[in-house]
Amino acid sequence: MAKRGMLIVLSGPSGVGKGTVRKAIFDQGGNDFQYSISMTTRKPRKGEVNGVDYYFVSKEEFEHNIETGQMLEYAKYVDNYYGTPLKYVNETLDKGKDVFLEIEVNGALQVRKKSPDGVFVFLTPPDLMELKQRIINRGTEDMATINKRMQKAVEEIRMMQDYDFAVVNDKVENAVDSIKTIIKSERFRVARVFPEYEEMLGDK
Ligand SMILES: Nc1nc2c(ncn2[C@@H]2O[C@H](COP(=O)(O)OP(=O)(O)O)[C@@H](O)[C@H]2O)c(=O)[nH]1
Ligand SMILES: Nc1ncnc2c1ncn2[C@@H]1O[C@H](COP(=O)(O)OP(=O)(O)O)[C@@H](O)[C@H]1O
Repeated sequence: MAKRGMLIVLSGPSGVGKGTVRKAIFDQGGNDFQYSISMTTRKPRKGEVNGVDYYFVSKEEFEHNIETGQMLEYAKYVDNYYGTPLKYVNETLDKGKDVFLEIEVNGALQVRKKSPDGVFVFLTPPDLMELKQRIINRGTEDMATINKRMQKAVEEIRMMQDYDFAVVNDKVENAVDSIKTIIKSERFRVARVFPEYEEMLGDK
């Protein structure tokens, strides 16, 4: 049986560039990890596609998924539920493939408890003014929501120390390179991919 895959968890405040960096990593190709599409009760933004960006569901459907044990983790974030469907993650890890989650900090803590072997990366802005400017420039939220997200950002940045790695998203290419390097290195550490290591250490 293939070795179980590794979980890669990316968190960071709203507007820091998680989606942009994640898409750039996947667009470059050549990654042997898969993106886990989250479920949310948030309304789709212009251009977002159901089943690509998120599974957009009602509050009732989300709560049904929680009650029937179908979520790996979930959290409420500024008035909406967000969570990771368990089935896809388990099936992909069982095939020996790594899985990439882009989730907020409370969900990441739940995953950490269940899968301490995962690699936890926090994407941080160069500074808070730049963060606010990025959310404003994106133009997807009204000012009241932006302010709530900025408050959340302060709580989230406080939790950065619970992560294994912090990456500053100054330039997208730099953040992409750093995250890819971290994944490569962690995969090596966890899997000990040299055959002679396996022989020496046994299958533990
Ligand atoms: N716990 C958890 N958080 C998620 C999940 N999917 C997305 N999020 C987080 O929910 C927050 C809000 O996401 P979204 O409304 O798309 O805003 P954005 O991050 O500003 O693009 C972000 O911190 C996401 O990383 C998930 O499956 N579980
Ligand atoms: N390194 C960067 N420098 C400048 N702008 C960025 C950078 N990364 C992302 N952005 C922009 O900031 C906004 C928020 O990015 P997004 O990927 O939607 O963030 P998140 O998914 O973390 O909420 C978008 O308009 C995006 O184009």
